[in-house]
Amino acid sequence: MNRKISERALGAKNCLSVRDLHVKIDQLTLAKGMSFDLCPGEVTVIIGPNGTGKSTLLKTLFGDINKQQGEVSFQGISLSKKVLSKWRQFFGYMPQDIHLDVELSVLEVVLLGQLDALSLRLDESMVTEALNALEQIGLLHLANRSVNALSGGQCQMILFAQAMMRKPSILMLDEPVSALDLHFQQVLLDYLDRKTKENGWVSLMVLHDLNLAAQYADNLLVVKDGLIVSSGAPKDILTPQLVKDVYGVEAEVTVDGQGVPFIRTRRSSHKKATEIENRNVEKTTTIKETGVSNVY
Ligand SMILES: Nc1ncnc2c1ncn2[C@@H]1O[C@H](COP(=O)(O)OP(=O)(O)OP(=O)(O)O)[C@@H](O)[C@H]1O
Repeated sequence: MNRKISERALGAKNCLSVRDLHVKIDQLTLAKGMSFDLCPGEVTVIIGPNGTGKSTLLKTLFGDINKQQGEVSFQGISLSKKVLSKWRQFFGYMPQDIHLDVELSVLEVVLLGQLDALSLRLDESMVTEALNALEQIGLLHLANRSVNALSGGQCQMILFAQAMMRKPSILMLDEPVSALDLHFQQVLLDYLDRKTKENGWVSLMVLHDLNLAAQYADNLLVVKDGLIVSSGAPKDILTPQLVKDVYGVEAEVTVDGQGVPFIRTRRSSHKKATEIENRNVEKTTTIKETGVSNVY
């Protein structure tokens, strides 16, 4: 585990703490002793290969999947000792790939983020708050539209607004920008970063785009084969070797003027072409050296 994270977390009682977490689904072991701390006011991004257990980790923290062993706690309160519905009140959680197939308007779906506080009479201030949230992410014009009629990216933004409405202590987003264009990726991630810092949220999200992760993460958790194989600030841990070890991909990493790493992968077709070229050079050399004309 990265020393900076563990040292900072030692004195921080208000963190989301995970110790020696083991998770198994059927015969598949998806966490083999994970330990980390996520602190208020910081955005942590989980990266790692497909099928490696990133979503499972989020579901376990939310209490959707039972851990086999280990301890999950927030502000010193243990998940194991808390009634699940109460535990979940800490969270705003946006799972991966939710399809909104309900006869509700956009405004109603955003208001559902406040389900715990809703009563039969709708509080005017809540409506104003929901409309403000939509305005801040540039989607106020959709407020009265049926969610059934939204595009995939619009749905993703609306569910993000819903998670915000919960005013969570812990915000968990599973691939929140997978359906978003460049503009809305920036809107969502800028908003998330700002609100995390303003409100002292513990924010945790899964991203596949390493450059977005490098730009927006205060800390990265790199997950592979059920283990946190690396963690820390992007500039400290995002190296060509890490990209190769985790994804099996050759990449160049440069750092911009603000210290943000930029990852550029090499096209595998280029790599293959180079390999073929090198092999041809070797063959030609062998032919020349041996005088054999049919060496392949
Ligand atoms: N309910 C389940 N029953 C059986 N296997 C499951 C279940 N949930 C997840 N898995 C398996 O656990 C593994 C990890 O899944 P998970 O969705 O956590 O991976 P991930 O890292 O989030 O993947 P991706 O990046 O592709 O979204 C996968 O092999 C998946 O098939």
